[in-house]
Amino acid sequence: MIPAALALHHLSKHFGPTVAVDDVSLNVGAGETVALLGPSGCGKSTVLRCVAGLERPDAGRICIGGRDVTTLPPEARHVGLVFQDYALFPHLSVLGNVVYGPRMRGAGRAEAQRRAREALALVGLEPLAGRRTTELSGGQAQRVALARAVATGAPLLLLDEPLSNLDEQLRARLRGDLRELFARLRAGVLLVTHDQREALAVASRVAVMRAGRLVQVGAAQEVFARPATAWVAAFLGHANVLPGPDGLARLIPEDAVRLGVGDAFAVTARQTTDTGTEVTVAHPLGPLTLHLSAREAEDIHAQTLRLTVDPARVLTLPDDRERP
Ligand SMILES: Nc1ncnc2c1ncn2[C@@H]1O[C@H](COP(=O)(O)OP(=O)(O)OP(=O)(O)O)[C@@H](O)[C@H]1O
Repeated sequence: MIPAALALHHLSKHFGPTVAVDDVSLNVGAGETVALLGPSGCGKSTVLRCVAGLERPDAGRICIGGRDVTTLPPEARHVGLVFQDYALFPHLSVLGNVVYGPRMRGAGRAEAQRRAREALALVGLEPLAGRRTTELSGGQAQRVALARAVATGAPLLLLDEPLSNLDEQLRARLRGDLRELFARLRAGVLLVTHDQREALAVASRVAVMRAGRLVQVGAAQEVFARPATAWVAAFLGHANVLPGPDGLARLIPEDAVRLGVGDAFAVTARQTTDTGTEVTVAHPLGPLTLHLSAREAEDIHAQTLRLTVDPARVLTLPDDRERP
């Protein structure tokens, strides 16, 4: 059996009174991409830094490619790292930057060159091999950093918010590129992000983290379709997570709402957005926020909108959100 690219067993880490990571266990399979997803300050980067060996955990074990690395220094762990700022060397060419990865791992000059060219081809940057990294666009620099990590041949790649310095258009494009690239790698990938769309677009599994703990781990689409709690649902961007009695909440996915049939409800708020119109409708389940296309918005008559909610699609979830 191929060992997991990464296995975390009961990892914990505190800084003074702050519990940054609290009993986290997680596996990343060889060839699998897992997104560690959570709001700012929940402990994602600390997990990554512990895996990279930049932080020493208080408790727990870290295995990379089946080898216990918990007490090893960073350079002995064999992970490929891509951080937010890419940390490329400005005085070296694109190729020089990528060659540096395998050279650091002890590869000979010729072997390092071969692996670097292979990695550059993989990210589609071979034509720019001779260019200086100061002459690259943000997206190109990001791909060089990835190629450098890939060229090390590490069984595990760690990416910390790899798209966060790029503009929204470029991010959207690169999400698709990253997914394709990762699918071609044998390495496992652990991707840290606070961006739900990035996690859903790039990763096959997501691990949702809140205040140091993993609160849900599962297939990306599954976690989105069936969040375990109201907090997870709201964090993943579901607009309608309505508080109910007995500490429960109702999640009404937008596609559970059918427009143009059923009773008419009062539209209490209406706002134009870049994709259409956002409305709030007074519904017996609670105020429903809906995103309407221009065409759908034409169905608003006398400030009312006809709609039905498919009861079979409504999920009842424990409401673990903080009360305002
Ligand atoms: N070196 C440190 N010293 C003290 N506290 C720290 C240190 N590093 C992190 N923390 C604290 O640990 C908690 C988790 O931080 P961490 O950077 O892991 O979160 P994160 O989820 O990666 O956040 P972000 O998305 O903003 O980068 C935070 O409360 C943070 O303030």
